[in-house]
Amino acid sequence: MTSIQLDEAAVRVPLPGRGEREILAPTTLTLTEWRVAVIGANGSGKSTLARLVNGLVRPSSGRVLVDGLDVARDGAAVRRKVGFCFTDPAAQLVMPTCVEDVELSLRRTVADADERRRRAMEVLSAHGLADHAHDSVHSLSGGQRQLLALAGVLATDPVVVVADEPTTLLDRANTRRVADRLLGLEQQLVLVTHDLDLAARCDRVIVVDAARVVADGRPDEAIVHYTDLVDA
Ligand SMILES: Nc1ncnc2c1ncn2[C@@H]1O[C@H](COP(=O)(O)OP(=O)(O)OP(=O)(O)O)[C@@H](O)[C@H]1O
Repeated sequence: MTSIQLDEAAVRVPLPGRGEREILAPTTLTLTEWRVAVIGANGSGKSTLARLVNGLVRPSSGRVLVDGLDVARDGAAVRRKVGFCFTDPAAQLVMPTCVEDVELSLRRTVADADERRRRAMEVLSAHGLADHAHDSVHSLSGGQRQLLALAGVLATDPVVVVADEPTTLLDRANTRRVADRLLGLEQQLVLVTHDLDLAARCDRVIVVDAARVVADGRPDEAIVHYTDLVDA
């Protein structure tokens, strides 16, 4: 597995006229597990933590390293290694048709247009979306759209996939499809989720509360910590 290292990484944002607010306290973690879940209340700092891993958010202090690459210094190289899947697939599906969207993901790695089309069709087939290749992305169901977004991310061959609440907008059946796909990936997964059943299927669970990691370890123990926190 890849090594994701946070070394006293903290994120602060300016508060107009009132100094700064810490949205992630200095955090030190080494993630080498296959599937790591990040859970916690709304606004606790989960997305901030996840976004640090691919450089969407820069640490205000401290460092974030992916396989030894510093996210602040080697951002482009890190983003080639770390794919990011958003809650709302609309944030990343920008082309008119499904096949064109996957081709867009491949534009940097596959120069030849015919080869790019062939590879994009392969990717769609692997995700059960070949029949929709020439359909508008808007004609897909929510679950299919999320799978297409994930297909686009995987087409770039990342070694880590960070998924930020990828099942939040989905019904039960689609949640299961997308979750099975994500949890079955060979890549290392960092999964931000409110779904404790999904967290329980991961190898390690990190609980974030009020901008701090407050529990970290085996899923059963960390989830109990979180539910105790909510019930307190
Ligand atoms: N760029 C920013 N500027 C100001 N505040 C921010 C910024 N990004 C995040 N925040 C604030 O930091 C806090 C943590 O945000 P974050 O998105 O990490 O929470 P979260 O745990 O992922 O929440 P949710 O479960 O609701 O998605 C929130 O209060 C949010 O409003």
